[in-house]
Amino acid sequence: MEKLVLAIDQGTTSTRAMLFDHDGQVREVAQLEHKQYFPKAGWVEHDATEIWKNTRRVVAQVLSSAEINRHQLAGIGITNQRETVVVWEKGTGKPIHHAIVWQDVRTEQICQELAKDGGKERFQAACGLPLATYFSAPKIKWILDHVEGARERAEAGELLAGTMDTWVLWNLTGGSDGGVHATDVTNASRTMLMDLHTLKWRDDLCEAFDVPRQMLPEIKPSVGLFGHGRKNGLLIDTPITGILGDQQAACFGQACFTPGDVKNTYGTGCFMLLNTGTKPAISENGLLTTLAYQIGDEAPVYALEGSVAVAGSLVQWLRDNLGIISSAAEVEELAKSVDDNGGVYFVPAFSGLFAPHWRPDARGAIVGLTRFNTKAHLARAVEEATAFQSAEVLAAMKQDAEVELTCLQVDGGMTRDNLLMQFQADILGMPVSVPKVAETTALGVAYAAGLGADYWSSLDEISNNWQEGKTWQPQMEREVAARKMRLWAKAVDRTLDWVDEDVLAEG
Ligand SMILES: Nc1ncnc2c1ncn2[C@@H]1O[C@H](COP(=O)(O)OP(=O)(O)O)[C@@H](O)[C@H]1O
Ligand SMILES: O=P(O)(O)OC[C@H](O)CO
Repeated sequence: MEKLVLAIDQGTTSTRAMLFDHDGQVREVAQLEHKQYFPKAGWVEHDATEIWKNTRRVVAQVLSSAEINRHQLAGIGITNQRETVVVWEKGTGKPIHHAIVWQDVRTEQICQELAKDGGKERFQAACGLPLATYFSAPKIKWILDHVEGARERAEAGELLAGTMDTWVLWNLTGGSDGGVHATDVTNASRTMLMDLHTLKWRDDLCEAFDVPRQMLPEIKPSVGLFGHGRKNGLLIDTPITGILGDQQAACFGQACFTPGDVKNTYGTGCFMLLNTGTKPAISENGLLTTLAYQIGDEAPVYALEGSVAVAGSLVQWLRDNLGIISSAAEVEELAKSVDDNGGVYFVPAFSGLFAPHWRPDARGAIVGLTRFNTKAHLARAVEEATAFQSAEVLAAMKQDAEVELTCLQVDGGMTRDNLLMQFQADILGMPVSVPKVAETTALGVAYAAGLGADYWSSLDEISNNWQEGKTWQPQMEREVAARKMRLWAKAVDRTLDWVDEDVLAEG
């Protein structure tokens, strides 16, 4: 009987279940979107209960479409949108608040208060991250501060907290009937609460963020046994043997196992990771230090990361908020209808600016407009924004570390966009290459789970599965690319210092 690996990919906009075979080929996919809640400007929430329901449905759907049952699963991997947090009742499994999503900026004041004593780099040596609304700890603090009685209940051990991997794992393994409350090192490294070196929760960080230690999950290596499917569930007794945050999973799926390997994923946001080996490197250029993976009790592998908050979500914004296009794929057609951006630059600082700037006071701006411009120029500026932001991150990476790249490995939903990928190659002056299986996030965690279940025996075996798909060669003259980057930098400058007391007073 042929065995397969099941990957559950709990992303920002949807939850997917995918089955992979031993060659790393996709056998079946099922996907469901969940609702995005925007209760106030800058706030983004998900209903964790809806997400768990969707998870169950996509798993059932994928097994039924493939006509297999749990006995054919070698193992299960979970990958997830990172940083997003949910706090729930241990006894009932009910969340006490909507999950607060990584893009949400409501914790700006919490971060500013904490930064008064030592600046936003205050905790960076301990946890690898600057103080920013992006990460989980300020979000947990916000929930405990704002939901009545929550802090007392958390201290009494009645509430559990977790990122989405933890939420899915706990439910998958039994929920209030003894679900496993655990996470992996990559997800824990996004909370601001884990020590970068010991890979344990730090009491001083928990105290700084007022997060009771007892509500946090156990931190485990990314590859290894986390638990088994719940009794009375579809996946009864099936081992969950791998967990990775989604960007780390993409890195694993791209077989970035050697120090110096880099990948860039173009999804809702854009995330570039550089494998830096078994020692954490601290950035001086606005990059995050994060865990890339840990296999069993082997030494952990670290990465430097450049996180860009808004990439594909800007395309969605054109579609949903402006109605200029009716599907994401249409952005390319519209952008192609003009030769260039007509002088328009669009800096999508919707959640402030992440890497390499880390400017929460920035807000989005479209600059360079004249009466000549049309919606096609806007579409082009939307496409180009993602490429410019990725180029800034790569430049920061090159300043921080010896990166000898001859080609950028890419993946994610936006890599379907030829115009964007060509422009990316042009701006970087470097080929850009997508693998044959572009679903590297799900594939990566399938590999992790498969390693944990002895389905694959080594990283070499996984690397051998990697196959090049399509490559875009740079065509733009270098001085043209440099000029465009200078104009982009000028546009970024225009977005800074926007959020002040007046803006806050307007709500
Ligand atoms: N053909 C396309 N051209 C441009 N953007 C696209 C295209 N298809 C999808 N996208 C964008 O890519 C994102 C989805 O990519 P995906 O990797 O599935 O993201 P995530 O895992 O973050 O949900 C969406 O934000 C969408 O707007
Ligand atoms: O779900 P994605 O693909 O948008 O990824 C979100 C990131 O993990 C946020 O850090």
